[in-house]
Amino acid sequence: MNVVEVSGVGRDYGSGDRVVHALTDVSFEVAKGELVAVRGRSGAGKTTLLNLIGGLDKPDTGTITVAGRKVTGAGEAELLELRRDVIGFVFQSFGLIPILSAAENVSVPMRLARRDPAERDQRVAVLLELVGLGGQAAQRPGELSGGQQQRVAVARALANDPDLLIADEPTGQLDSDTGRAIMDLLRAVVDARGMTALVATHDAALIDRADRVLTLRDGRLV
Ligand SMILES: Nc1ncnc2c1ncn2[C@@H]1O[C@H](COP(=O)(O)OP(=O)(O)OP(=O)(O)O)[C@@H](O)[C@H]1O
Repeated sequence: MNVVEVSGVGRDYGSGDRVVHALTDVSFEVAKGELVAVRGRSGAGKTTLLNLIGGLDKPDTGTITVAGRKVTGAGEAELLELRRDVIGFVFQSFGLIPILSAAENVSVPMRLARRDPAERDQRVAVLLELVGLGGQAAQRPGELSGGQQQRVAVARALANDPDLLIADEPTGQLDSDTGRAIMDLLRAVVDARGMTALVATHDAALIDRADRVLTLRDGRLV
């Protein structure tokens, strides 16, 4: 079963002589349980591609489905639900809420999904344990290292048990050892839970741990 299907996707920014073809005729599939790296130079279109798949942006051409749901053509309410329940996001800059504890950050997607509070708290504890932060539940992002913050972000991305994990340069702000540990975590999550992941990166260690590598050059798959 394919968790991601991308067919003939194109995305331009700007118009006229200023047009930038960020993506041109991109097609590929990702099977359930695969960890796929998306590689390419700065400006090759990695972020654009992940944003389109995650329903954060709309393509000019082509179709995208995630876990059998059409992302292209989906309305705002459907996209909200997709981003909340079907896809988990991890960003380079962590994106945690500074005034919330690690546990509260992880609980946010479950609150949005109106999960039962007792079940939610139990799941937060399980997830923090999973990412190796069982002892840091009460700490705020500012009291955690970069690697620990990214672990919180991974736990948050897993909160609603998504079908697809999308990570855009998840190790970009981390030193190489810490980055490797985060990648090992992503690999373990994919292996243990049959999760599917799409990870944009320039990081060789990350690419080594992928099942497959897609390379973008000037907005095209090569
Ligand atoms: N909002 C925007 N408006 C105009 N051009 C944009 C916009 N976002 C991206 N671009 C252009 O689209 C192209 C692809 O950008 P994108 O951010 O997807 O690349 P990337 O591979 O993720 O790069 P990086 O590794 O630096 O994050 C680049 O030429 C970029 O300048």
